[in-house]
Amino acid sequence: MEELLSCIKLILLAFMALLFVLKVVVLLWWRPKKIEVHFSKQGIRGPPYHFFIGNFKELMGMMLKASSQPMPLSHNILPRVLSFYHHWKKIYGATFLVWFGSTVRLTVSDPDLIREIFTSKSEFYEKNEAHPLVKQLEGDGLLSLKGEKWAHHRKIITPTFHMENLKLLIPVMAKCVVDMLDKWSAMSENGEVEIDVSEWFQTLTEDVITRTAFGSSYEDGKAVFRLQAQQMLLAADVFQKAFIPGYRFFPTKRNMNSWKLDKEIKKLLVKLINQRRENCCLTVEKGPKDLLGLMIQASNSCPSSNSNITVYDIVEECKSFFFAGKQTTSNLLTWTTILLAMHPHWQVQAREEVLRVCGARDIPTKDDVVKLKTLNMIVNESLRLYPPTIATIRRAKTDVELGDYKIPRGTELLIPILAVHHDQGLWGNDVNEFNPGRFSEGVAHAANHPVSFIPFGLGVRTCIGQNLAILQAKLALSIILHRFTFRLAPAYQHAPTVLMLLYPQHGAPIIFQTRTSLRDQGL
Ligand code: HEM
Repeated sequence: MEELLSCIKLILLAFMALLFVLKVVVLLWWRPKKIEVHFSKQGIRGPPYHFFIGNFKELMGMMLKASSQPMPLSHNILPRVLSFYHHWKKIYGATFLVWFGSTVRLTVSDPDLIREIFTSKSEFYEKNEAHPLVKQLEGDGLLSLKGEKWAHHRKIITPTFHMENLKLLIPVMAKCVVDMLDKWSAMSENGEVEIDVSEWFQTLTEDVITRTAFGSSYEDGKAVFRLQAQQMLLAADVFQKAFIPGYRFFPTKRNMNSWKLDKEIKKLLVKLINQRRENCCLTVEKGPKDLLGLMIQASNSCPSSNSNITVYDIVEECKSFFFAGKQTTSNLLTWTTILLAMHPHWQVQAREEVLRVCGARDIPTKDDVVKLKTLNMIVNESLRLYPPTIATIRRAKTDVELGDYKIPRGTELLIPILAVHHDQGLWGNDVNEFNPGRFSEGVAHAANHPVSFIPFGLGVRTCIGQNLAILQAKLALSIILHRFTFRLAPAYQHAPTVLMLLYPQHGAPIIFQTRTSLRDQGL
């Protein structure tokens, strides 16, 4: 009897093992091959799928090779930054299949198809599941939420980003910029100083995001974001290494540190929320609306409803804001400063405009900022050539038709924002030149197609923070232009590269000369 039982057990085990192997073969071999056939019948091809790793090896090889090579002072950055796209587009055309492991992605850079995905047929697509490490960082907030919960959060948070509310932040934003520039002036010798702007701008944008998110609880908010910055460093470290599924659950030193940080962040935020709840019962809050205040208000106003906002929701939204708002804006500031240093002619024009609009004021008012049209064009051209977010992804929720293509449910669509912005067919022969003048008639008329400029995405899930980013960039740049002239430092190496966002691989050393010192020298 016992022998019979152990024999049955063995057969069961063998059967389960067989099932497992079958499942693996179906998922990692049969299904990808079926998808390849489905698309090739529609004329869409791509580099062949390899078991389990997909095109990961070739893709990483190309990216690493490109980022290890120097490049000239040119804005033709697509071959370096999105080398795999540039390479395979030449072989397979702009719409091709690429395999990230066993996940298939279809590249879509045709503006008509992009419009379908984000606006006219957006109900058929959803955000894809981010890489687990990215997910850990971006939190369970607006960036990744879906459906009703996303709509509810977006509605609550939106008033923070209304222009009228943001304008109330101008005095504190300007103070942060002035404090930073005072430090630069103090560091200067004979009115000249070399600054790696990429580092300084990060501190600046962190300050502004902290105020937008936490308002009156600024000091405590700062501590929360410090911890989140440490978490980002840990995740960025792993991001550069090979991805092992489930690795984040292993009790490695890195993971344990990350869990500890997570705990501390939650503890701090819960304390902050409780303090704020007590305060708002005692006093009427003044000043601009902030993320924390609005979310606490929403959680107080409907405590029994299903759409109630919990402490967990607030914690996750704070993460989302920090992740989405800080480095994107500092990268925009960094690239725009580099561009103005590379193109002194535009720097002069921008400064003349600032002096004309602001007169004797060295800090623009909210009305001045609106009038800075040349600076606006410069910021747009910077976002076109060096978009901080170089790509975004959507997943088909059902089988869907995209143009003439039949897209099966679950297919991911990769929209290479950088490639759209560098498409000669859309932007003309001077596509790789810095020419802010192309935006003189507004964004809609800058290219051959209105959906050619998408640095903040498109449709309902467009960036909620774009007004803040542009306002902050224009304010900081106008104060810098008022005080300094600047040029690239000899140490500057032009090396745009991507690690989640587009950033200068070897930093951004710039030499700033105070305008007062130039006047003293009679220049
Ligand atoms: C130059 C600066 C910025 C750039 C280039 C940028 C870019 C983007 C892009 C491309 C998207 C859409 C992603 C997609 O459709 O998959 C997005 C969404 C988002 N951004 Fe920004 N962003 C910037 C600044 C900010 C700031 C300052 C904040 C907040 C303080 C912010 C918060 C968000 C959030 C929360 C979302 C998700 C919105 C939603 O899905 O409802 N961003 N951003």
